[in-house]
Amino acid sequence: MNSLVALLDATLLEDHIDDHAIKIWCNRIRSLKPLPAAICTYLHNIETIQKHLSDYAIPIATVINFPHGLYEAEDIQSEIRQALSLGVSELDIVIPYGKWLQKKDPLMIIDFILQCRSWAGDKIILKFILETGAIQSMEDIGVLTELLCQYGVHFIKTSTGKMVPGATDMAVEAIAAAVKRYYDLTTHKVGIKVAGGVRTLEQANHYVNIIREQLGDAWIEPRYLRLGASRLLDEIIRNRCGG
Ligand SMILES: O=C[C@H](O)COP(=O)(O)O
Repeated sequence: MNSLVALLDATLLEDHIDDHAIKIWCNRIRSLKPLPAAICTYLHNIETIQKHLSDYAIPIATVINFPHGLYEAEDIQSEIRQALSLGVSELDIVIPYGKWLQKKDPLMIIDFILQCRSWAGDKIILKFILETGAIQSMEDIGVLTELLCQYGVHFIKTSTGKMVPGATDMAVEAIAAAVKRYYDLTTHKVGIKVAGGVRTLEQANHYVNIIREQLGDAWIEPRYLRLGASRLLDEIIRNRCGG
């Protein structure tokens, strides 16, 4: 189970949560050994979390263009600028998947990636969220994954967790297959973040096994595999306490 915690992007994306609840959540994070790979939360929670976890060197990720991928460029640029000013280490950016589904224009996605990379700079980890529950077709997921790989993203992330379905076997297999094709062509490894509806250790291990089968043990580490989950933490703590 410790290996799962090391892959965890512990997620706090509840829409209404007060500082006291955030403090309690942070205490639960502090109890984990090892610590999770990162914390993923909204911009407006970051300073509170930094206050309660100031003595812990846990990378903080925030969500951008979230959850619907509909923001205008200036709003996305403003969110990224704010994240950088807060010292965020990772950005989970929703691609404009609705716009892509209308015309399936690769140039629009390429332009979006390059714009986000220019605003974020090269010191921050970029994860791009496909929202596979909306994209649905295995072929389209593969096309988008290969585009993102070609334009220098660090992780491909399945879902926002705000749509049903979130992560699915089909989506994870399609992403992993495209990442493998890119690796075979370039020897460059791109990370995968499985998120959305991952509630149990069994589900988490199942997705890790899919990645391991498709890409090998070299991917089973936080630099190349993350599990984004908001309620897996409960299961981890319950199992650790023998609950
Ligand atoms: O990683 C981000 C997702 O929101 C996590 O989804 P979840 O809340 O279904 O665990």
